[in-house]
Amino acid sequence: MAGPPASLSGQDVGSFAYLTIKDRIPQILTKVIDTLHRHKSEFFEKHGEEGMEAEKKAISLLSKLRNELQTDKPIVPFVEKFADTDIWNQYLEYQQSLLNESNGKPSWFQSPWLFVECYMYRRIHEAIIQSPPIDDFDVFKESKDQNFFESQESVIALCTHLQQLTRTIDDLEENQLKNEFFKLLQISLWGNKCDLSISGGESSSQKTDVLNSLEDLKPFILVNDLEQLWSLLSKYKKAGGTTPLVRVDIVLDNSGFELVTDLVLADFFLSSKLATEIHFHGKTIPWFVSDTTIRDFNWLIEQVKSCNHIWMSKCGADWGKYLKMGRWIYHDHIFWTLPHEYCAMPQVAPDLYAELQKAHLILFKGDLNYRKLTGDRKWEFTVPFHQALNGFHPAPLCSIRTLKAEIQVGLQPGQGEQLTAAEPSWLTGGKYGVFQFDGPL
Ligand SMILES: O=P(O)(O)OC[C@H]1O[C@](O)(CO)[C@@H](O)[C@@H]1O
Ligand SMILES: [Mn+2]
Repeated sequence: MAGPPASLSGQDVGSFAYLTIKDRIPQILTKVIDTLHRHKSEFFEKHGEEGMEAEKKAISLLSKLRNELQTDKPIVPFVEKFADTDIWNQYLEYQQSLLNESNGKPSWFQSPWLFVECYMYRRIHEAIIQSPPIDDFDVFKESKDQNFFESQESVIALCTHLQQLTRTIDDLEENQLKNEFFKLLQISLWGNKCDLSISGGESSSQKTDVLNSLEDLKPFILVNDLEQLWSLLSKYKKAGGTTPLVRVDIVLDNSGFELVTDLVLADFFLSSKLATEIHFHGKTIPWFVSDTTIRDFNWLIEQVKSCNHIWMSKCGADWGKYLKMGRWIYHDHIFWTLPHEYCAMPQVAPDLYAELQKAHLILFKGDLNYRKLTGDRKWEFTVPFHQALNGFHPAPLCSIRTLKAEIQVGLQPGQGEQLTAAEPSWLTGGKYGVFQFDGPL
């Protein structure tokens, strides 16, 4: 049998991968440098001269990185010792070995896009950890927080909806409950439009009322496996306690508004008794601009809790309690910020794979997770999702993703071609979305 297809790459001039490496990534790097500049006086107040020196050092490392990228230099190994340095450098050697026949060196435009894009964020982190005492500065924190504040009205609407729903949840008929479940899943899907890396780090908050737009957005869901999710979870609920622990894992994506939609969904899982335990998975380092770290997760819950709005603060208080009681559990693992596709998880991170195997359902949020699930490869649009997962089946899983990269599988024959003819940017504009399920029911 033929192996999986080639990786998306900057080699394909004019592709989204190419344009990302050429334009979007340097733009993000420039923004990071600017952010450090703007915090100069803060570093001085906190650390004196040493803080100023550290800022200079980080900026010079980042400027060097931008130059390497823009002149398509070879990818160089990491030097600073960190938890994942050896794995990263081994992966770099592996990429080198793939090129050995042609005697080339992996470079920015010649290597797989997934690899170089992850590498760029890891190099930003290296520049920061090499610059103590500002080595725990999150260069993206400001924009993540801004995204949350700018979405305030939508957050209030969502929290109010959730609180009204949970007050009467036990009286709902099965069909009504299913309807509400589907609504919150769709909100979590469209919440994924708001990532900050696709917009080159520019603000991309939620300003419209998603709750009232769900019907209008339905035609843009290209694969809709929501029924499978319902069958799977309602089966446990109907069995009435024969499966006393029902665990749902959410592999988080972006902080800000998207994280609120995920927490609202996670709250609903518990209140509806469709699940008894929610496990969140976040990033250990700042990643793809807007991804959630433990600091973002705690910060956001604290913000929701201390807000001057009765239903919003009630949500925050409930979420704090879930965490205290262990009904919500937050995990992070270095694997999520490695460049590997997920089918490599059993070898690279067997502990994480074993953890995911305990779930009854795993939700993977966002575009980058989709790229890693499918290996970021040039699959035909009609290839089944199961096949593109390439052996990654820890538990029943579902990708909840708006399309922001030139990859999509599991479509009907002709569907992709029709979309291409009607709307050339359908794969990358974040306008379309999928709920794509894999696993036994
Ligand atoms: O936050 P998400 O949905 O994973 O998206 C991150 C985005 O960054 C990109 O890699 C572009 O830089 C897109 O391919 C991807 O959609
Ligand atoms: Mn993201």
